[in-house]
Amino acid sequence: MEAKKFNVFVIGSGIAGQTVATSCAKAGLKVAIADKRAFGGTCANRGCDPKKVLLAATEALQQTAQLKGIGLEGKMEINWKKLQKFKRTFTKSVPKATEKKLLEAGITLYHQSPKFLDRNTLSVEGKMIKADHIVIATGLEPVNLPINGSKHLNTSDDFLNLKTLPEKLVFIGGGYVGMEFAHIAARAGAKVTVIDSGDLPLKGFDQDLVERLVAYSKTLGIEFIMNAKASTIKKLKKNYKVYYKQGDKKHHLKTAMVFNTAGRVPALKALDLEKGRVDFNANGIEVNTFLQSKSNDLVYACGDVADSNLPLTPLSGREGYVVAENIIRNRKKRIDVPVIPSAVFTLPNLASVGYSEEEAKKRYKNVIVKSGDASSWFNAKRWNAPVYAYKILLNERTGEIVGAHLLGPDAGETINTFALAINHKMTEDDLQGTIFSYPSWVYDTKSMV
Ligand SMILES: Cc1cc2nc3c(=O)[nH]c(=O)nc-3n(C[C@H](O)[C@H](O)[C@H](O)COP(=O)(O)OP(=O)(O)OC[C@H]3O[C@@H](n4cnc5c(N)ncnc54)[C@H](O)[C@@H]3O)c2cc1C
Ligand SMILES: NC(=O)c1ccc[n+]([C@@H]2O[C@H](COP(=O)([O-])OP(=O)(O)OC[C@H]3O[C@@H](n4cnc5c(N)ncnc54)[C@H](O)[C@@H]3O)[C@@H](O)[C@H]2O)c1
Repeated sequence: MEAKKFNVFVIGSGIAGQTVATSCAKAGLKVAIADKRAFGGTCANRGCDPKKVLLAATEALQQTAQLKGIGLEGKMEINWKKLQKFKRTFTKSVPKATEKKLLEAGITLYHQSPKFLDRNTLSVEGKMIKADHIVIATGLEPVNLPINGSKHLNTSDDFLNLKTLPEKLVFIGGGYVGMEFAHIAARAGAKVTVIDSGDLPLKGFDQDLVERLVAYSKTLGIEFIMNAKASTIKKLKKNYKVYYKQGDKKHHLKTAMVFNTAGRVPALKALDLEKGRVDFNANGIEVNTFLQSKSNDLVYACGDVADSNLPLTPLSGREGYVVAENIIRNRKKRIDVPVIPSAVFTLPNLASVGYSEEEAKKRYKNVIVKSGDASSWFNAKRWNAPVYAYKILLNERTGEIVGAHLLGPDAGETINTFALAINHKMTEDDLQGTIFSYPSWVYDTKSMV
């Protein structure tokens, strides 16, 4: 069989893959892209964007509840069916619109998982393909939870597409996905349980703030079963029984649905990477600072599937751009990542940028920790917001802000001010010297430092 030839073959049509494909096509290269699912990737189809649409209704509900009796009257509730219909107005058009954009850029599309045959040869849709460069941008997929009855587990995709919200749900794993969904489901009226193997959920975040978030989440009716691992899921007539182990003790609970939110792993299984001599580890494809495979220099990897950075949308886009630059301009651009803000969109948001307290204390001789409860500050009071707290870390020698951790309304927005401050090595004085609009959440950053 004669091979079809491309300059660049991209696997995966999320933000990373699309960025590489369109940039290379614009530069005049012959490009193809393959996806085994609907085009457009996780964020737009079944991740950040649909989640935030569902979240908007719960945000409005939360604010209404906070002001009830002090200026607002009446009852508001979530109509899950209508909310899902609204969400679909965002997601439905994504695959077609993505394909149209790629086709208009002159890119050839494939709708199957390719497999490596050798270092730069793939097979897809029964064709053999040779490419000067192959780019792997396949993202992450839910981890396989090796428990009895795992076939009864649902994924984040299933949650985001629930036609009706069951009365009771269990999330196995209290990370980003488990916690965000727990908050959405609890506010929409479900009884939620989070089972997690750690002492606290949201491991990477400031644990003092996580403790406050957990305490508040309990007031929403969310139950936390910590230091526990699910072992078996049994189907009953209508419901499911989830058996879990906490220490030496076995327990069980009854629920209508169980979700696997125990983490996501690189989507690599289908690619036959060994034949392509592409090395990988548990965090993804092993890449150098050019995002080139360490073991096969014809291959690049970017986005969540590369072992380079945190799996977040803005980074995936940045990495796609770097890979395109390296293909177009022959390996000139190293990945250079500024500090990365990240937010858990629970209500209140938990957001973080820069060093944790522990990391800062390891890195600098003297660290000033400014932390406190801000629920009595004007902004929180005017919304009657129940939780507002912060922890800001400063390098005492230079006065530079080196870490910021926020828990409160709109913390996912406010954290960006700290990202800017840390990236530009701003000090406490620099922040105090900046004029921000008043009254605003960002104005509060002055009081925090
Ligand atoms: C529920 C949820 C909520 C999230 N919320 C946020 C958020 O609020 N903010 C944020 O920054 N990030 C969030 N993320 C993470 C974000 O979605 C990812 O970081 C981002 O989508 C990664 O982009 P990517 O292009 O690397 O991969 P993806 O968007 O995952 O795209 C990879 C593509 O590759 C395809 N693919 C996989 N295997 C193959 C194969 N063998 N052959 C062909 N195609 C294949 C997939 O179908 C997919 O379309 C969320 C993730 C989830 C699951
Ligand atoms: N707002 C956002 O930016 C956002 C939202 C969703 C996802 N994401 C991205 O997606 C990635 C994956 O998120 P995630 O929530 O799926 O994973 P995660 O790694 O954040 O959390 C997984 C949780 O599951 C627990 N766990 C693991 N195995 C378990 C077991 N056997 N039993 C019980 N608990 C177990 C862990 O202790 C952890 O708390 C994140 O790292 C993030 O980068 C980002």
